[in-house]
Amino acid sequence: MEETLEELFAVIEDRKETLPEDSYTASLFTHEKGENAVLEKLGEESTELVLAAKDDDHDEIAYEAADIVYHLLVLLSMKEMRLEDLEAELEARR
Ligand SMILES: N=c1c2ncn([C@@H]3O[C@H](COP(=O)(O)OP(=O)(O)OP(=O)(O)O)[C@@H](O)[C@H]3O)c2ncn1[C@@H]1O[C@H](COP(=O)(O)O)[C@@H](O)[C@H]1O
Repeated sequence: MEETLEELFAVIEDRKETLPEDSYTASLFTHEKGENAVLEKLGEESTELVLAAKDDDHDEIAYEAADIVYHLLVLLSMKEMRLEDLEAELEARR
């Protein structure tokens, strides 16, 4: 899991740097309202996750959770934060 998150974050950082035209991630970094789009997505997906949990739909829970994790990592990158910042906070709570 840790490796998957690190690899995904590295891809996001690469898209931010190289801005390929066909990249959804890059579009979030280049679009004027990219940050708002990410925040809206996080809000929508949180609601969808709640509904999936209420339905006890495990496939849908995993799908929405993955959407949230992806957009959360994009947000961290937008704010010039590192995966280690999240890790440090989680570690501090142990
Ligand atoms: N993990 C993701 C990922 N999760 C979601 N999305 C995109 O986020 C957008 C919004 O997701 P939604 O599920 O909300 O899409 P939707 O069709 O609106 O669905 P609903 O609103 O109905 O739930 C879609 O365009 C998805 O393709 C993602 N886009 C990219 N990634 C990762 O980022 C990498 C780089 O992607 P590119 O930047 O596109 O090259 C990929 O290889 C993936 O590993």
